[in-house]
Formats: sequence, structure tokens, C-alpha cells
Amino acid sequence: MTLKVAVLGTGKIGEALLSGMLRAGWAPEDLLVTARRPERAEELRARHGVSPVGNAEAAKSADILILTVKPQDMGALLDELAPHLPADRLVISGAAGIPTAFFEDRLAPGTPVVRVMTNTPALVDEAMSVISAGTHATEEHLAHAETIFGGVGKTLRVPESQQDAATALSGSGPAYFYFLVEAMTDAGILLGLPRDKAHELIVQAAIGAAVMLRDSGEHPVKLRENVTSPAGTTINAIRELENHGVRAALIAALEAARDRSRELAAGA
Ligand SMILES: NC(=O)C1=CN([C@@H]2O[C@H](COP(=O)(O)OP(=O)(O)OC[C@H]3O[C@@H](n4cnc5c(N)ncnc54)[C@H](O)[C@@H]3O)[C@@H](O)[C@H]2O)C=CC1
Ligand SMILES: O=C(O)[C@@H]1CCC=N1
Repeated sequence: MTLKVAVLGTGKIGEALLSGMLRAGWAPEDLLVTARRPERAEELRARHGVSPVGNAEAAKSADILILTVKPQDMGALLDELAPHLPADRLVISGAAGIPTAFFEDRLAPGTPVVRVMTNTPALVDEAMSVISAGTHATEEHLAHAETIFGGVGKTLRVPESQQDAATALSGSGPAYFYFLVEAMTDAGILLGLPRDKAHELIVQAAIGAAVMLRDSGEHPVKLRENVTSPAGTTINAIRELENHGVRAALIAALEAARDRSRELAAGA
């Protein structure tokens, strides 16, 4: 029997996941979406051929519900769903911060909940989706989450206690790399390169470095040492990065992201 999957609150992450599921071979007729604005619902239907429904309808007719609203909107969404949602449905949360217990407290006793932190490279099938089981989620439920999110990239199971850290590293992670590319492109301008050329050089350096990190089997320290010639150019740049405390800044930045993930749970 084919499972029906509903994506509730289909914004950036919900649509990235939806498009990935379609690319992975899910039939549009097995996918439901909900959106707050009717224009958004129609846009999703036109773009992906899926059926927009209300949240209550999704709760009644989908086997798996993937909730991709903002953490601050999750409580209100659960209030809408709870009266219609049988306890045998799998609820997958894609929200930052919110623990599985938050869902279990608001849904029918025994409802299986899986928490997933994915990231925007889902749009190009290069996501990392970090998956944790709630109290009632079984191996089968985790496998469903892995099948869905595995269609848009890699998956990794972690204990839920590591989810806030995973959110800081990989949920937010792409933003740090975009930030670095933006800053280095500005540096290229300072050095006299046209913006488009500076952008192209840095993006290709990022892609090359990323593929080597993934495929070479080498430690990042070794890869960096291979670039760093004695009395050469790179070591001069590295000295400036260390002088400006970039390593410490990154550690502090990720700690702040982890702390915010924890706070989102309290504010939901
Ligand atoms: N943007 C990112 O890089 C990542 C976001 N996340 C998580 O994914 C979730 C969604 O984030 P985005 O897609 O960036 O936000 P978004 O704002 O693009 O999407 C959320 C959507 O939910 C809709 N919505 C809110 N309440 C609703 C309701 N009751 N019924 C139906 N629709 C409703 C909103 O209208 C909006 O379109 C958040 O919980 C966030 O923590 C997770 C990983 C990465
Ligand atoms: O910034 C945020 O809260 C979301 C969660 C991880 C990435 N974006």
C-alpha cells in the first residue's frame, strides 16, 4: 500500500522537501500540502501538481505528516491538528529547537514523533538531515523518515540530546559558508577584481575544497597544509585569520546558534 504524505506549512524547507520527494519518484497524488495563504497553495499545485488541503484534512487522510512551520507557529498548528489526528499516524517535525516531547504532550497518547533537522541544500539533493526518535517512534518510523529525507541528501541518526548542536552545525551550516563567500568576494573587489570574476573564483574554490573534503579521505588540517607553501601566500592569510580570532569567532557563533535552538523550545 502506498503511503500518503502531507507537508504542513509548505514554505522554503517544506517545498525543498516536496520537490525532492517528487524527484525521488513519489507520485504527486500521494503528496498533500498545506499552506496558510490560498495563493501559496495554488502556487504549489501549479508548480508540483500536488493537492493543497486544509490542516485538518491532512491530519485525517495522510499516513505521515511532516510539519515544516516555524517553531513559533508549531503550538497553534498542533492545536489545529490534535482533534483530527489518529494516534497511529507518524508525525515528523522539521522545526528547529522543539523537542519531540512538545508534540507528544499535545497529540494523542502513543503518537510516534520523529524530529529531523535538514538544511536548504535539499534543493539540490545535497542536504544533511539529522534524525532522532521520540518516545513512541520505532525503527520502522525512523526508516520512513530516512526514506523521505534520504531523497534529498544524506541522513544521520543522533540521540535527541544532540539535536540542538546538529542544528547549529548543519541546519544553519550553509549560511556560514554563504557568509564566507560573500566576505571573500568583497575581498576580491578590494584586490581589484570585477565582482563577477571574484564570485566565480571563490565559488569554484569552495566547490573544489568541499569535494576534496568529502572524497580525499584527508583530514582538513592536511588539506590546508598542502595549500600552505613555505614563505608563500597562504600562510600570510592564515596568520591574519588567527590574528583576528576567526577560529574563536566560529566556535562562539555555533555556540550561540546552539543556545538559540534551546531557547526556541522554551518559546514555542
Ligand atoms: N530555512 C532553513 O534553512 C531551515 C529551516 N528549518 C526549519 O524549517 C521550518 C520552516 O522554515 P522555513 O521553511 O525557512 O520557513 P518558511 O517561513 O519559509 O515556511 C513556513 C511556512 O509555514 C506556513 N505556516 C505557518 N503556520 C501555518 C499553519 N498553521 N498552517 C499552514 N501553514 C502555516 C507559513 O505561511 C510559511 O509559508 C522552521 O521550523 C525551521 O526551524 C530547518 C532547517 C533549515
Ligand atoms: O535559522 C533558523 O532558525 C533555521 C533553523 C536552521 C536553519 N535555519
